[in-house]
Amino acid sequence: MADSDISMLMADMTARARAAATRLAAMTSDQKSGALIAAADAIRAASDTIIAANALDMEAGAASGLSGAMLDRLRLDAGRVAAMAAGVEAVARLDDPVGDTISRSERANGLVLARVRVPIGVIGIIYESRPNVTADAGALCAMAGNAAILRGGSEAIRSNRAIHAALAAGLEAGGMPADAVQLVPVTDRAAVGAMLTAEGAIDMVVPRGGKGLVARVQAEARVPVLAHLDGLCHTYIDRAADPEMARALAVNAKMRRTGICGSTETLLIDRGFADPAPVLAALADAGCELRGDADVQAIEPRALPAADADWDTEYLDAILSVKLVDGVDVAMAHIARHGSHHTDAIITDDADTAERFLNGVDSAIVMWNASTQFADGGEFGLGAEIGISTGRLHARGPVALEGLTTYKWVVRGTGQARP
Ligand SMILES: NC(=O)C1=CN([C@@H]2O[C@H](COP(=O)(O)OP(=O)(O)OC[C@H]3O[C@@H](n4cnc5c(N)ncnc54)[C@H](OP(=O)(O)O)[C@@H]3O)[C@@H](O)[C@H]2O)C=CC1
Ligand SMILES: N[C@@H](CCC(=O)OP(=O)(O)O)C(=O)O
Repeated sequence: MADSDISMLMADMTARARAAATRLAAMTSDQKSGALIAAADAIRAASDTIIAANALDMEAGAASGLSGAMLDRLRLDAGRVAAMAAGVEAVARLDDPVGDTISRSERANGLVLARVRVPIGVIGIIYESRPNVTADAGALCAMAGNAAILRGGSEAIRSNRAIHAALAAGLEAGGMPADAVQLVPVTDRAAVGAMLTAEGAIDMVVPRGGKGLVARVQAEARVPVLAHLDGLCHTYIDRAADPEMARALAVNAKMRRTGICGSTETLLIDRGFADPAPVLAALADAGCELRGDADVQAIEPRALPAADADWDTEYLDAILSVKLVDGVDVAMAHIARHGSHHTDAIITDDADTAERFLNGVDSAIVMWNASTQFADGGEFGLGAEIGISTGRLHARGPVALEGLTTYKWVVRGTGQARP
């Protein structure tokens, strides 16, 4: 599509989204829930169509050489479509934050001040080729009273179109504006540029992806951004770690699902930790390629030499860089230099060291004696997630309904004039 046509398409979509957002903001919680339940039914009813569209994406993905992990992320079957519909229903059952009073105070002059949650407005989401995000993100935005413009990964375009068609039809049948959730129907990356620069037309953009997307966002974004970027996550095994816990968590943090953003990419091991060999052996036995320096190779002979670039690499695969460090402060300095502010964990039985790490590491999620793979809205009890916010504003970590709202001050007086 020509860039001028993309501009016109995006201008039309954003105008329709704004109109929908105005109507959504006035809907009650029950009305929004009802529409989402209708959307879940519509997704279930369209299961065969969605799976057929996905088969075409899978065929094209395999032909273009997508990795096994990428194909697994793209793949839908009856179970996954059913899970997607159930996810939309789960969002419908969440408590609606819109209208909640965050704080209330009364001034000496009698003015009563309240901060009340409101929708953000029009939210643009750019995400990877994972089709279930179309349903999750659309449902979360709508339940929080926002209109969504979704731009999924190009490899998933046919699946996304099919899911979106069902979702939008279901929402409309359930009484929500059809434009509450729109999908960018083309794969041209110019649409991403148009979203990033749509000041006034889009209120917030969520970029969910890796380095290529980061670079573009940094260069072009003029719309407020809630970054959901790469997960270069660390697990640090402290000298006071329980050896069995260290082994089990290191394997889980890397190998449970290697392709997700919460997977550990670098293992830091305190030189004072007595038992590193079983940890590294367990990882290698589980099929993980280890990369480390000579010290690491001396402990685990299957480890390959690490290059400088390894400390800055998000593998999203069964590969782990491993470094020996002199204590928690050096570990924290390494994370500050090489991490991506996503999720970092310490394994230790020493509560003081743990607190030092939890306070000192500046990431959206910091963990003590837990696997970084728990970085997930569902696992945090939020029902679903847009993703993991790695930015600093205004929500960090798993973003769900509350992260998709802002607030306004409501001031109630009895005729006060300012002296
Ligand atoms: N923090 C979080 O919540 C999450 C983070 N991630 C991160 O995403 C990455 C993995 O996904 P991956 O498939 O590599 O994601 P990509 O960054 O390649 O793709 C994500 C989206 O961004 C688009 N995109 C990428 N580069 C550009 C560009 N230069 N201009 C315009 N659009 C662009 C893609 O479009 P196109 O299809 O055209 O390439 C796609 O829609 C990992 O780094 C992972 O950590 C993943 C999920 C959640
Ligand atoms: N937070 C989700 C994973 C999100 C994610 O990383 O997605 P992807 O990069 O598409 O595999 C989970 O833990 O299942």
